[in-house]
Amino acid sequence: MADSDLSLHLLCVFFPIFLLVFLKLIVRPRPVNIPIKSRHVFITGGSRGIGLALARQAAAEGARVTVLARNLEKLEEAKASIRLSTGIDVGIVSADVRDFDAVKKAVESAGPIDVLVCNQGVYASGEIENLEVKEIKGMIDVNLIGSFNVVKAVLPGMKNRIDRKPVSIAFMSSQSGQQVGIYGYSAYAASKFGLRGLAEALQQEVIADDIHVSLIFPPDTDTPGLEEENKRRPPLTSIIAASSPVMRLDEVVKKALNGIKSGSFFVPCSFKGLLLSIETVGTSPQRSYFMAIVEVILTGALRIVAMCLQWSWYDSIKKWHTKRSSKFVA
Ligand SMILES: NC(=O)C1=CN([C@@H]2O[C@H](COP(=O)(O)OP(=O)(O)OC[C@H]3O[C@@H](n4cnc5c(N)ncnc54)[C@H](OP(=O)(O)O)[C@@H]3O)[C@@H](O)[C@H]2O)C=CC1
Ligand SMILES: CCCCCCCCCCCCCCCC(=O)[C@@H](N)CO
Repeated sequence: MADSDLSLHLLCVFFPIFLLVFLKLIVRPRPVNIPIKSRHVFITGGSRGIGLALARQAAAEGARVTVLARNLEKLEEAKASIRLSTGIDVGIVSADVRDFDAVKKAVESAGPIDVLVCNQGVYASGEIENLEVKEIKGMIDVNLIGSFNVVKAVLPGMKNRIDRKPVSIAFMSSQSGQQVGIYGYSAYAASKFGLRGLAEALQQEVIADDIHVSLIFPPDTDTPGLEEENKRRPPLTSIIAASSPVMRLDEVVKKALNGIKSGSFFVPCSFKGLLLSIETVGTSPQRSYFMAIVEVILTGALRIVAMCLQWSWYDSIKKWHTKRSSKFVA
């Protein structure tokens, strides 16, 4: 065999091994497992939808659960429904996440927290000119500033916790928060993009306290909130969002809770969500060296897939406007 062939063969054999060993050495933070059995799981927005389903599943897995929302009656109903399905009593606290003092009081009344899920969220889709300023402000205030309020209220207790087991802070983002700008989701995506910046900075600030951060990215999920949103959603938003099929609530909850327990920073909920997570990974933390290899190898090719998606989305927009005979420049 010629020398050049031999060196090519050696490269093909040893490069992947070198890459695997190198990535195993450099992935940070290190992998971690977050136990939830007999630990306190605090879920905001837990009176319905994803939050309620998450609370039910965590309770069924032996966690002590507290749910926070504004409407006390809905919270009581949520408590009753969890007791009916699991026989377990969860704690309920009423507060508006936009009110830091109310959140602080609610967190103090709930006691030390081991797993925080900032799940609350409001969303109104529509072209910017059709969104009210108060709706835009509301999404930023509830989804982003509200999460800052909850984290600020919970963090001191987490840092001074007695049992030094690993704890978690998770944010319920969205696929539209994964650097995917979508027609009609300008304000909503801005609020969810903000969660990524918060989560990445927070992870560096709290890793020394064995606190681990997760960002959960569901696609459209079958909840009362989605039902409400669909009543006014622009058709183009539905066309583009349909690139990632609607998921069942229980599937999203299973992926979300497993992601939190495994300390994953990105928690995609579907295969397309996994592809999106790889394509948009940027400089986000990756604890799994296997996923790090996948990211290194696939990101380039997935960029082509993303550009094909963009092509199809702009083609849909063009067709939509052409049908309405307005001028269109792509
Ligand atoms: N459903 C979907 O298609 C998707 C949802 N998501 C995200 O998942 C999360 C949950 O969504 P979903 O279950 O559909 O939402 P729902 O509208 O079904 O429930 C929202 C929950 O948040 C609470 N909430 C709303 N505003 C506030 C506030 N200001 N302070 C405290 N609690 C509040 C609500 O209770 P109350 O009104 O009583 O306060 C309720 O418990 C959101 O962050 C959403 O962005 C992400 C991707 C897809
Ligand atoms: C490179 C590979 C890409 C793979 C496909 C990516 C498709 C992206 C579609 C984004 C869908 C956004 C749904 C938002 C759901 C939501 O948050 C609302 N229901 C409000 O809660």
